[in-house]
Amino acid sequence: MSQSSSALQSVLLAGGGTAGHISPLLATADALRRRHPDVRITVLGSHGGLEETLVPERGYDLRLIDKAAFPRRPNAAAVRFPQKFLGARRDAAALVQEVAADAVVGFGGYVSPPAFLAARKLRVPIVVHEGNALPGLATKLGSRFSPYVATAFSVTKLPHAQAIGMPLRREITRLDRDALRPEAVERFGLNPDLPTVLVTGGSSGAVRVNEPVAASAAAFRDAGVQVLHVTGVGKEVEVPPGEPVYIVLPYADRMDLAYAAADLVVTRSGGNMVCETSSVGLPAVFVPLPVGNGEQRLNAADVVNAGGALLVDNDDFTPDYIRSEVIPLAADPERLARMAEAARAQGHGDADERLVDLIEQAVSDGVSRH
Ligand SMILES: CC(=O)N[C@H]1[C@@H](OP(=O)(O)OP(=O)(O)OC[C@H]2O[C@@H](n3ccc(=O)[nH]c3=O)[C@H](O)[C@@H]2O)O[C@H](CO)[C@@H](O)[C@@H]1O
Repeated sequence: MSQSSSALQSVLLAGGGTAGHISPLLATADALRRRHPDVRITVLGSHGGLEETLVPERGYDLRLIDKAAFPRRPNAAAVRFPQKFLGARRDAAALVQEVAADAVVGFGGYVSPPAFLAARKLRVPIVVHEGNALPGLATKLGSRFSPYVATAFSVTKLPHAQAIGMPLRREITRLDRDALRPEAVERFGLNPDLPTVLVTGGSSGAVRVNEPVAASAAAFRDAGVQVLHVTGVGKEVEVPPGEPVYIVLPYADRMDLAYAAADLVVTRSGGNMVCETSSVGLPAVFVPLPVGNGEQRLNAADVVNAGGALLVDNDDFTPDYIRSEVIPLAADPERLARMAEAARAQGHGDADERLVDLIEQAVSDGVSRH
């Protein structure tokens, strides 16, 4: 089967999990919709993931299948896995046929392996995007079936990988921080004349990041630095009132405004946080999540090596570190400006468009290239 890109009529996007896992999928859906206004876009997710709310909110059709998590140790769930996985593959194949998908694009997570296997069986072109420096099982599988493999980071080792960056939402890639700053300062109740540190643990927050920052409130105030602390829902911190302000928010619906207000970001190094701070040209202090396969440390490696960010281990992220490294940096506009420039040079604002290019190429080549 060979089609031209103008014949793109239906695309199935597979992925899900946290907000960070769904974000590149939604940015890709938006870019597909801009270029092909009539294309049918269907998102395949699994029950219990944040896709259940985030995908319909953005106006895309969502289909859910049961999670079939690959067993990492022999237990009762491992015994049930083959049956669950076969069921997921059958459901994914039925959906690929129902929507007559021209391509299946997988972003990782539980739903991508059944979607990749269904597409392979039905001879539908597969496109893979890996948003972490170390690839997960799903994208490793997908890259065995397809030459159309894109990654957010240049260090990622997958067959056929092309580093295109992370598809980011347009509010981020088109963000003019200077223009939006007055609105951001007013919205969060900040002082327009003081440096601002934005603190976030990623989409779910991180207690281990929150606690030492909250414990350093007095040191921030003494240095004339204000803090916009996005803690994660249910992870709010108590900070006594005082000047300069220390704003505590459970969640930022408008990260574009939060970035516009900030001069420095302290955050976990999830794939999106790294790519977003680079894209908007903000220096960062990354505190990688020390679990999983260590991907968060590697996610930050390029921008840290380029001089756009600092990296500190979870165990070393203490009030002492904040007093000796973070606060002096936040109060040093020249150093922040140099780091901001180095960070911006690492950003890829067009990854959404480049992934759509790759989807078009896969559809136009057909499965004969697989
Ligand atoms: C614990 C966990 O599983 N972490 C993973 C998860 O992180 P997580 O879901 O935290 O995702 P990221 O750190 O990559 O990105 C966070 C996303 O949430 C947005 N945001 C954040 C806070 C807020 O208040 N409002 C808001 O909108 C940010 O703009 C960004 O788009 O997915 C990442 C991308 O695959 C992985 O690298 C992380 O290892």
